[in-house]
Amino acid sequence: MRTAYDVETVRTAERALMARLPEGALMQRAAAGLAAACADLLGKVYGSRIALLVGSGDNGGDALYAGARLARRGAGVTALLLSPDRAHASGLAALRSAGGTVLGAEADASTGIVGRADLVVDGIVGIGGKGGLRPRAAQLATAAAASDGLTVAVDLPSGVDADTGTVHGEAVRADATVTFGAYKPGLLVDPARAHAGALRLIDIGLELPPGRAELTALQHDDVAALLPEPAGESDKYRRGVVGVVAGSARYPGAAVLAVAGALRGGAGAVRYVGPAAQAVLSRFPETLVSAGPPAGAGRVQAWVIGPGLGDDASGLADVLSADVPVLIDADGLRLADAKTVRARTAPTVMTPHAGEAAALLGVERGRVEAERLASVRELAERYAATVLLKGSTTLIAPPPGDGDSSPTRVNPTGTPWLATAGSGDVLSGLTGSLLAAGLAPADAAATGAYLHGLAARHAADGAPVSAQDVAAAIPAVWRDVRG
Ligand SMILES: NC(=O)C1=CN([C@@H]2O[C@H](COP(=O)(O)OP(=O)(O)OC[C@H]3O[C@@H](n4cnc5c(N)ncnc54)[C@H](OP(=O)(O)O)[C@@H]3O)[C@@H](O)[C@H]2O)[C@@H](O)CC1
Ligand SMILES: Nc1ncnc2c1ncn2[C@@H]1O[C@H](COP(=O)(O)OP(=O)(O)O)[C@@H](O)[C@H]1O
Ligand SMILES: [K+]
Repeated sequence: MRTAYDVETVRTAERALMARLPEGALMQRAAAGLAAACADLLGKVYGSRIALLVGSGDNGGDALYAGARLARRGAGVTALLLSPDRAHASGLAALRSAGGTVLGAEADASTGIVGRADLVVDGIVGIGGKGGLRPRAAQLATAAAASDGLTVAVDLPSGVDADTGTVHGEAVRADATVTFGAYKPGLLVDPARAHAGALRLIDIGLELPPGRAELTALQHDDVAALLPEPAGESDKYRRGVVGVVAGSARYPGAAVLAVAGALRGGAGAVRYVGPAAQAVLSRFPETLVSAGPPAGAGRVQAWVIGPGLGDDASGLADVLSADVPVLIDADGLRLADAKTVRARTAPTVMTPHAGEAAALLGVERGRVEAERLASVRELAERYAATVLLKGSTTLIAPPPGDGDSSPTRVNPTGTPWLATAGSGDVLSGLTGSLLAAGLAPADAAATGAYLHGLAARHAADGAPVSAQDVAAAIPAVWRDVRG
């Protein structure tokens, strides 16, 4: 499990550790890790040109000490100070005595040092940053973006919000971020995540209480432990039956794709209810189709409702009144009424993309994309449901009161190739199937997103994929995860 902590929790752990260590020890650990990461990226330190962008806080101090270490190994290191009179004094002294050069930030305009550097180290601000970068700092971020060299962010790319992943205006775009003690939510959530590049976590000895994690990301082992597995005494009903209410005369394909996902999600059988039975059966003869309303379809352990429904709300009341987990996607999100969803006793999972989430919240789509974490939590609270917000970062928020052990999850798999019509239908079927197989709502959503993202990577392998390809790749990645 990868965990991220908010700034307040990191600061508390930092204070506790600092009280037990000699002064400056933590910064030395951070700088040693940073210098080693820079050396790895450069390949050859001796003779390389390094520009340090140095703010007036400890983030700048880390950059200065790391710069001193690299200068001692033969790099040509120049520090550009944003506030020369407030820069970290002992860091500056260390850099100078290692042979580094120190200039004011304005010197970049005349010297072009940042543009010519092999490596730019962004020590402008870290977890002490507030709001958008100030103008001079923003100029350095722009210069770094135009540089031929690599950019490494110290702790966080300067200009991104550590706790929320929002980005106000100009922010550094790093090829890699070397972060200390713990991941911060902003490193895992877009739009900030896109600024961070490859992540490297340096252990500086901080002790962080697992129960205080702000965000978690399942890894292979965690997902492997959650995957349903039939036992000797299993039969198709004991494995769970998932019911799919999807498709319309206009969108029969959505039904086929949701069933395609459901058939690969571990349930023992898939029931289909809706007007696209012919299309579903001709592609998947193993589906149990039913002509009447959901209530007459026979028992299921979970329902999926919504993909391609259009305006047909006729099955919704049956599904929402069923005492089994329900996943609501696509058109179902628009048709379901918040009060009815809130009143449900069995779990509800909702899977909007940013546009659908924006419509539910009554805000612009851009706001959801800029504030994903706040948006998904707000929806989970409003609907008292587990909400999976899709997009470049997929987030899963549990309903309020779901226990402290259940922070928001961020999905670590996926690829932009997934942005293809119908791939969301596959995800809803897959996740519904995992619900029917008995996974808890947040586990089903996180496992569904994980397998779906991995299947897309596997199927794409650098080329376009269709939603069907994603569904077809699920068994292969399931095997991979099981190891
Ligand atoms: N946690 C840990 O365990 C460890 C933490 N360590 C390191 O300490 C870092 C935190 O250091 P920190 O607290 O000194 O704050 P930091 O990020 O340097 O920023 C403050 C400075 O930025 C400025 N500033 C603020 N906003 C700005 C803006 N928008 N645009 C421009 N400037 C802005 C602000 O200016 P002021 O408001 O004072 O005028 C102030 O000068 C942390 O990220 C990590 O690298 C490691 O060394 C060891 C272990
Ligand atoms: N930029 C992106 N990067 C990674 N994944 C994306 C991106 N955009 C969309 N996705 C993923 O693609 C899928 C699209 O689902 P959705 O928007 O519901 O499409 P549809 O309704 O056509 O099925 C979701 O799993 C979503 O997380
Ligand atoms: K930084």
